[in-house]
Amino acid sequence: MSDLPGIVITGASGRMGQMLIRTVVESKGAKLVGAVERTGHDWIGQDLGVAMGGTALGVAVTDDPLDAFAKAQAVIDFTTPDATVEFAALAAQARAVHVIGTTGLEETHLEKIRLAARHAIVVRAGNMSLGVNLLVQLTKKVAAALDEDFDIEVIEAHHHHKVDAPSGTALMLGEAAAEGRGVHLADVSDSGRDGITGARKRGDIGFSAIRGGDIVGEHDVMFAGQGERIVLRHMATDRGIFARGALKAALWGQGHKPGEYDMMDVLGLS
Ligand SMILES: NC(=O)C1=CN([C@@H]2O[C@H](COP(=O)(O)OP(=O)(O)OC[C@H]3O[C@@H](n4cnc5c(N)ncnc54)[C@H](OP(=O)(O)O)[C@@H]3O)[C@@H](O)[C@H]2O)C=CC1
Ligand SMILES: O=C(O)C1=N[C@H](C(=O)O)C[C@H](O)C1
Repeated sequence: MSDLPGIVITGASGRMGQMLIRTVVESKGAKLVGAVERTGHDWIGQDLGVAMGGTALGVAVTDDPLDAFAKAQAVIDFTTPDATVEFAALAAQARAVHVIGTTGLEETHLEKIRLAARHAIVVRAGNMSLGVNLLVQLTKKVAAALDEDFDIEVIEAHHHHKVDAPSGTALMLGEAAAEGRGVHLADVSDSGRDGITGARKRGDIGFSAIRGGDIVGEHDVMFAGQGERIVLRHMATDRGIFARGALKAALWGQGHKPGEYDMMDVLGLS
């Protein structure tokens, strides 16, 4: 038991944080050794299990990430872009695998994560589920098979708490479609339609975001042609799929060389 890889969960009180804690605690292949929340959070200093409304887990919630990471083999991080950048530097210092599920990362954040990955194993994906990573591959194949007579639209739906759009998954799907077509997403992305937009530009890849209720995460990739449409769809109904993927990534990362990896590497889909 004590030889199992030790995992720290950041953003412990969050929707994904709590799901990750349950997943690690129930796992036979890893042990929970730390839980991090931001300074000032009312869980700090409490036993994690008690804070979650259950029985004690013997792990106190801390706001000292470096101290927690130093005792761990992996850090699983589904928080915010700024927090993730801070954790990337600290995980690299502690030589712990950093699994990043956080979305909404901009180029400035990605640059700092790249720097950390010179010294540490970083596994990052906008979606850690097997189903979505398969959908990414399918999207690339279908986009490569069809020409610009088929308009590509990525439509995503999420719960009303979500703060970023398009979702990380939608961007993965858009990148896959662009790659399949042999173009750069940045050159063809259309994500802000409102008002008199003019007609759709041939070759664009469009994004639409729905926010409502408790939708876990739904993604369609539509290829709309004349007289026919192909729609590839993934529907998440349980956050456990992301948590299980993240734990798999944390275990996969043990023993790999420093660098940036994604779920395609972990799942052997690349
Ligand atoms: N890649 C994937 O498969 C998936 C990715 N996600 C992504 O994961 C992220 C989190 O989602 P979700 O769990 O729904 O969001 P939540 O807002 O529920 O959770 C985020 C948690 O991070 C905490 N946090 C923020 N800043 C810090 C900090 N500096 N130190 C420690 N903790 C901090 C927040 O605390 P507080 O609320 O007190 O600020 C909160 O508890 C999002 O970017 C989301 O898109 C989600 C699902 C799947
Ligand atoms: O915020 C969420 O909830 C989710 N975020 C990820 C994303 O941005 O794609 C993954 C999943 O769809 C849930």
